[in-house]
Amino acid sequence: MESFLASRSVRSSFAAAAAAGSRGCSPRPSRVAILAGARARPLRAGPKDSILQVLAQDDMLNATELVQWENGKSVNDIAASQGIRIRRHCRPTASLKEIEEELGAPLNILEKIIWDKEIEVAEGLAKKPLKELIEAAAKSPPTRDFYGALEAAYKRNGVPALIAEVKKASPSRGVLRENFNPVEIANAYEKNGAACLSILTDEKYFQGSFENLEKVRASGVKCPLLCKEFVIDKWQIYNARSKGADAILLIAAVLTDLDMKYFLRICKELGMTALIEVHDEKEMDRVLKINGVKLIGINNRSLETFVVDTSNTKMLLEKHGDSIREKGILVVGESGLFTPDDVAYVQNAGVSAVLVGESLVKQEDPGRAITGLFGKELLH
Ligand SMILES: O=C(O)c1ccccc1NCC(=O)[C@H](O)[C@H](O)COP(=O)(O)O
Repeated sequence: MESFLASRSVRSSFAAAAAAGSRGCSPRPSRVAILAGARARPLRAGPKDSILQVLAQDDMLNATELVQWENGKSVNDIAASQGIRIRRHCRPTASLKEIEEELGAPLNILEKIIWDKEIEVAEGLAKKPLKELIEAAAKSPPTRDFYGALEAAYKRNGVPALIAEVKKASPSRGVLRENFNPVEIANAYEKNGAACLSILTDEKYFQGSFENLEKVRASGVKCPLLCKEFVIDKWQIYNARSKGADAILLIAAVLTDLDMKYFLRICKELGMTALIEVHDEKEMDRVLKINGVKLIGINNRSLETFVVDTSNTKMLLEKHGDSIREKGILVVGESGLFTPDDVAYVQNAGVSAVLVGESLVKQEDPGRAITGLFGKELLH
């Protein structure tokens, strides 16, 4: 896997420094090896350069993280020390039986999704090396401004800007729409005032696909597109960009601080917006400490239990609203929004945008459902 904390390239470059793993994934190479490697190369880093250069250049590699590496902590140890409950198996070629012998059964649906994703990404990487995707991403048409589209729509309509989700199914609700045509739905959303679109690309749990993302992009839709994925690896970000995504979801419940910093940096290089999703206070605290975060999504749904509670947005914004406003971060209220009252509730709590799937996609006419959701027509 190529996420920073599980990076094969980092491990192989400093193989001599890597010791045996503790829980799950291998520990880091030693600080001496990292710094030696980082300093051996020129400082101006491009997308193809090592993250060590990028981090060294930006001085983002902090002392605590280095000490953790030095002490030989595994990816799961580091994640757990940041309050992350989702574990990685880091064994993409092992059978589920072998993985479960080591770690037990996945603790919840999110962990199960991530364990499958580790295997899926390794297979993807074997079929399409990172280098190819970096080149494909570089050749893609320029990104559209996801953040700017949300900001403008909020100003224009006086209600939260809509990120309308093209969602066929979900683990919590099963199939939402039998007769599912992603391009028709995307066009209907755009015509009815959606500022941006979210395209689910996970196949196994959401019946989405990258083909859907590509088709929507090629259909003439102008809205910026969010690739709604479970990102654990930079390969996925380049893949999303090469297929036309303008923005990508990063889930704080899954990613360590260093991975979020690393992925944010890659998004910046690619001109993409990162929507960083949090669900609880601990995650919000972590994300607010990261420089360069512009867009935070507060998910009202626990991805571990499926419980949806819109008061989650209110609670988190009551505690963190001041600091969010000071930093100029735009907040997206996600999940469980069905009525104009729901939208008004999260707007009063302080969100400037909403991410909505089920309540639109389940309607006969998903485009017209937008007017029902907001209680008025949205202007383009
Ligand atoms: O929707 C799920 O069941 C789900 C389960 C596990 C991980 C993620 C999940 N959903 C992703 C989302 O958060 C939603 O697709 C998005 O916020 C829209 O929610 P909704 O309007 O409630 O469909």
